Amino acid sequence: MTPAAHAQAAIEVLTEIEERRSPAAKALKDWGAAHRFAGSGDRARIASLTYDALRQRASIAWRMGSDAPRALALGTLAFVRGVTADGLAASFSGDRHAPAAPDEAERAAIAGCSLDGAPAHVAGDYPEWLDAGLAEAFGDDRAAEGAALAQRAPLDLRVNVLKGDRDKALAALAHLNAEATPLSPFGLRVALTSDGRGPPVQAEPAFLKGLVEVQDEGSQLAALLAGAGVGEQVVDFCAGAGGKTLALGAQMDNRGQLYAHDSDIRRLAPMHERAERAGLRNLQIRSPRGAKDVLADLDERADLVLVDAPCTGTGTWRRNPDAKWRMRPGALEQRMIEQDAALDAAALLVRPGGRLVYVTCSLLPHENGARVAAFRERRPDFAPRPAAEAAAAVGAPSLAAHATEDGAAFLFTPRRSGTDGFFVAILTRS
Ligand SMILES: C[S@@+](CC[C@H](N)C(=O)[O-])C[C@H]1O[C@@H](n2cnc3c(N)ncnc32)[C@H](O)[C@@H]1O
Repeated sequence: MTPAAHAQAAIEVLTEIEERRSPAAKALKDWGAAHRFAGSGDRARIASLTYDALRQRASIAWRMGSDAPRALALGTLAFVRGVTADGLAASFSGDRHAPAAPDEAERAAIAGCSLDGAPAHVAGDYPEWLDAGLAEAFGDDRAAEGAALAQRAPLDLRVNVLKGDRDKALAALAHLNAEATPLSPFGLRVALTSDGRGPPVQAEPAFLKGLVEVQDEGSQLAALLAGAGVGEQVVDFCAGAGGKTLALGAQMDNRGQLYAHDSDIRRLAPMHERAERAGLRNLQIRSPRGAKDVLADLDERADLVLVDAPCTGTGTWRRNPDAKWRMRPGALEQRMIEQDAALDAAALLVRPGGRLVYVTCSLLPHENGARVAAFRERRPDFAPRPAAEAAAAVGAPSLAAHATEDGAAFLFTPRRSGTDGFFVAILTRS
């Protein structure tokens, strides 16, 4: 397929997303099933163009004066990929699968290309109903924070120190131009292709042998700040597929006991194979078993309990731009209820003097500081550990630069730290 045919396909996929409210992944899959001639490389390019359009949907629509799928696709090529109107006209001619060349109005919009006067939710590419929450978090910087969340995400890896150090991993992945990430001592960043696709790292020997795992640098920092100690009793209460569990296990050097739990057994399933590959030997996976309390024996026994809470995922919009336009206020309210429930249940496991670490990948104060404050009303025996102290305790004092204004937690964002958005609060039980 030609680039013009990719553009036409992206217009068709965006039409499906806009008109039928199909999730982007489903619309792309359906398009592929209906166009069997498209190879995997073509489908990847169409997906990349579609996701680029969704990331900056509001600002592209503003600049183009239209949110029609064709305007979004042309605007993406112009504003995200830097193709000129003449370039588009040349590319779109002579291919029967190509969109029509840009007309006069489209050419003018591409040449004008200004966001002057755009409201924050347009310049920052987020839903208008979230403006108040993001204003509370970032004030006048909310458009800039939103714009950083509307860029492509890098491909980050975590070096598994149970299998080797960062230099060994850098050497193993030199052909991918891997570089050390700036904040995580275990992080590597792999270059993307010009249209935003990453190399197939999961096929690399370094990955297959467990030397590296795919994990955003922000997620690595959240696990690092949890500060799992060698020989400790550690519970990953909302472990999911184990992204942070594996990082905690590496910190513990396979000594002490690590328990992974999640209320959804399906989410835990991939962890068995991932832990095996990582060489993790001190892990017990405590899967839910109906009404039975599978963590009852750990009541008040854990040195550290990590609650990587279910959340709206606003901090991961770079990777999942479809989610930001599909999110509804009811979902935020539901997540807040779940966050309170997870914190209350997890707190029962913390021994006196132990730590409860609350993490979300959201930037909304309702899911972050407000949940910690509400929890402390119910459990006054938990107090926040100052961020500067927590950063120093894990040997990363410079992370104190990412403390929240009150110094009681951390907030990472694509604009401030170049990572996905993460909130981390460390609470100590008296
Ligand atoms: C953000 S995800 C976890 C991601 C995972 N820790 C990682 O790093 O890959 C949140 C998880 O919390 C789980 N969850 C929600 N409520 C829970 C509860 N009350 N108890 C335990 N797990 C819960 C969800 O099933 C979901 O897998």
